[in-house]
Amino acid sequence: MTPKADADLFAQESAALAQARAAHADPRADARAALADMIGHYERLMRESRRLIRRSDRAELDMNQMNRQLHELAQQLEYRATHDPLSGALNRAAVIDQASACLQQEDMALIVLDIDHFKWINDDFGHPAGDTVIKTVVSCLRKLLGSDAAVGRVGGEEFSVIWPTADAEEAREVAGHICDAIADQVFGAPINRQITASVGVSWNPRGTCFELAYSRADEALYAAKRAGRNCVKIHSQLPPPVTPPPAPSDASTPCH
Ligand SMILES: Nc1nc2c(ncn2[C@@H]2O[C@H](COP(=O)(O)OP(=O)(O)OP(=O)(O)O)[C@@H](O)[C@H]2O)c(=O)[nH]1
Repeated sequence: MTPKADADLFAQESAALAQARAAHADPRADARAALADMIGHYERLMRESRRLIRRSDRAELDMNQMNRQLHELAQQLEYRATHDPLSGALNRAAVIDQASACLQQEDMALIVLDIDHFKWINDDFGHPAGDTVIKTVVSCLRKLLGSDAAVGRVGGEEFSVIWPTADAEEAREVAGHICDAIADQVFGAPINRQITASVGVSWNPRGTCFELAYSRADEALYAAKRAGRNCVKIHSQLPPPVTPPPAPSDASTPCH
């Protein structure tokens, strides 16, 4: 508000105040008339103030509601950007982000699993049944590992679990439980057969880059497929490749 607008807004009140001051200063003045004028203006100011307060309360309520909606929208956008819409698991990008962040802080096992012969499930029972299997596998992992476990869907029927641990043996045990839990899971009609998954594990010291951790787990996963599926393979226990690729000098060397 400009000073001129400010002066205009209170022009009548300022005049009434000047009149009241003059009456107060002069013992012979008609103080009642000045007081009556003052009362009128004072009441008008109170009415106006109440109206403004009500309006500002309404504006504050509207603003709070809009803030809440914005916050919910931001959360929805964040969820959509980081989760797989079918299963609710973390999506590939979020798995990479979370695993990379974890590997900077601590030792971590990366467990990757792939449903065996998933194509047959689609072929025999239909694509919607295949979708149900994907969702059920994620719920099964959550039930087994806890709702806070970082479970991701990194491909069609491939999943990953980020498992921070300094104990490689613990990672092997968790992978074994995952393999057993999926083999024991009942998927319900129309899927009238056992479904299994192959599991690969890499255990990685702090500082390992995600790409290396993932390629090790993936190698172990394909070793599990080659070994007949429905089993767990640990990268560190795989036989060395016939022609070893140029290995990084240090397991924790970051990738460039
Ligand atoms: N229902 C469904 N099927 C999917 C989805 N994403 C990928 N698939 C299917 O998953 C199947 C994967 O088949 P393959 O890569 O041959 O693997 P597989 O049959 O599981 O065989 P192995 O991995 O060797 O045991 C393909 O038929 C894809 O169409 C999805 O979101 N929903």
